[in-house]
Amino acid sequence: MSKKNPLVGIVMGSDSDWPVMKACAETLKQFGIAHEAKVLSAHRTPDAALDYASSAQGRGMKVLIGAAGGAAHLAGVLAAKTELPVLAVPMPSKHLQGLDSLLAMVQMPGGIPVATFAIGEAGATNAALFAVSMLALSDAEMAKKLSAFRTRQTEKVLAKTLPEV
Ligand SMILES: Nc1c(C(=O)O)ncn1[C@@H]1O[C@H](COP(=O)(O)O)[C@@H](O)[C@H]1O
Repeated sequence: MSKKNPLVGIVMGSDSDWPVMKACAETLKQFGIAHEAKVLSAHRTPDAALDYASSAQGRGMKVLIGAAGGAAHLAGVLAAKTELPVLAVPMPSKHLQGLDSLLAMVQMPGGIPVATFAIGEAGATNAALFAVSMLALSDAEMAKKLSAFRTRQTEKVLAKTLPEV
């Protein structure tokens, strides 16, 4: 059986980002969304990063998710070369705990937007859930899966109990 063409491309600046970005791929998998994950860097592999972004729409992709740490230019550079929505996930960094990544991603110049999420795993998961929401706009099955996920989440939280003091 041939693999479905990816609808979502997860691109990260280094394989050292994968332990965090795994949560993004796992969430997309949970919703049955065809996706691919790649290491590409605006700094270390600029030509390949630009080619990836400029060919993504032609390959049938709907959303790109860019993750990077430190001087986190990757998502912005992808956005410069595609009209697809680009979601940005700031990676926790060694010296500044990801604040550098967050600021590098969120302060895009007017005209080339990226949607920036929280630093780390929560951001990785939420970027995937946001991609699910976008796909659900034109996919009734996906919308049902998203509703079911929200219901399960609500039930889990409401079932929580705290220890007596
Ligand atoms: N910020 C970027 C870009 C980019 O923005 O294109 N490429 C790599 N990096 C980041 O450098 C950090 C350290 O990378 P290494 O662990 O490979 O030294 C990673 O978090 C990566 O995303």
